[in-house]
Amino acid sequence: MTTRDTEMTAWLRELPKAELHLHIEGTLEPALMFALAERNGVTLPYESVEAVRAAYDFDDLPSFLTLYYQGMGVLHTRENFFDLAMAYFDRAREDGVAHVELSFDPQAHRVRGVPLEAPFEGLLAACREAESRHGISSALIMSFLRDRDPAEAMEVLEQAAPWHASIAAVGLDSAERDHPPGRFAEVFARARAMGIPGVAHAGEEGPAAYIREALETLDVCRIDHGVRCLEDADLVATLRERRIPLTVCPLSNVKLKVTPTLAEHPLPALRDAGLNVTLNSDDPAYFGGGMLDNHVACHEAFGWTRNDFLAMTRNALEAAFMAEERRDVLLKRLDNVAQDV
Ligand SMILES: Nc1ncnc2[nH]cnc12
Ligand SMILES: [Zn+2]
Repeated sequence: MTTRDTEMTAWLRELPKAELHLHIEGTLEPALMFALAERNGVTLPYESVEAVRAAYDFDDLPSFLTLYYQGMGVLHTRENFFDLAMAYFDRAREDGVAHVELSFDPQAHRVRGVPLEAPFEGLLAACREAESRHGISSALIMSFLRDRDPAEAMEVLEQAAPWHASIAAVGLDSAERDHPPGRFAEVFARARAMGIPGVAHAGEEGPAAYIREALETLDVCRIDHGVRCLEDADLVATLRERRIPLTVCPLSNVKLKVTPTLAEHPLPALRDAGLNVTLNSDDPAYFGGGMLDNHVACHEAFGWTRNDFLAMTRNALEAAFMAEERRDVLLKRLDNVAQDV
């Protein structure tokens, strides 16, 4: 790494970044996985932290999801969710993250007999602690699993009534191929009627048509990933005209073989097409890097300058579910950083 690159890393750390696409269960580091397994009497199919890391060699999204759902099996209590989120917030603070939107998958816990109260109360307590300990603001996105029955998602939405005021948005994730978003139209409409907006993973492994379908049938305000939109010029025009934010996750896309290498990632093409791109980490414990690593990797792969990162950070702050006063504060911080460029 050259001196200039080290300087760039330090500068990227100072950027008041907003992480809009983060699965909190995907921040579970192997060491904490082992500690929680012991605490909860869960047997893991690994001998050591090194063995866990060695298993993180994925062929595609489904092969990752198998380990992701297995790993989160150590999470049982609200304290476990609190510990998980605080460990993430401590790392996010080191990366200079100012605002985080945490997605979580209540169905994946409910099927294991973990009540909704555990993730909701544990994560909300961690969000409050992150604000007071680190000055990091946050929001909660309750995601539905697209490879399960939409009726179950509807049931979870209704059961989450005690926490509706604490949910910034509902999301849609898990295995994308052959699981079109339209099946969840009623669930998203019900959430919208309660004043809860929607976001959805689309165009990660699935076709561009799923992105259009998510916009048209779920009326989502952001697309998670969306990288395959480039296969449909009309869709690109729609995304550009509506300034729909794409929460892109570069290191995730390489790890899950959405793209062979970062150098071949469509990120530069997405930006050249005038799209509203933001940078995010997705599942940092599994994909080898948090927000700062993703930014540094993009600097190295694409030669992006400070102005490029300022523009994408602005996109994220403008797309975030945050109070307007908080947005004003962070945009002002961004302007201060920009003045020195
Ligand atoms: N990258 C990803 N795509 C779809 N579902 C997920 N759940 C956690 N990470 C995911
Ligand atoms: Zn994701």
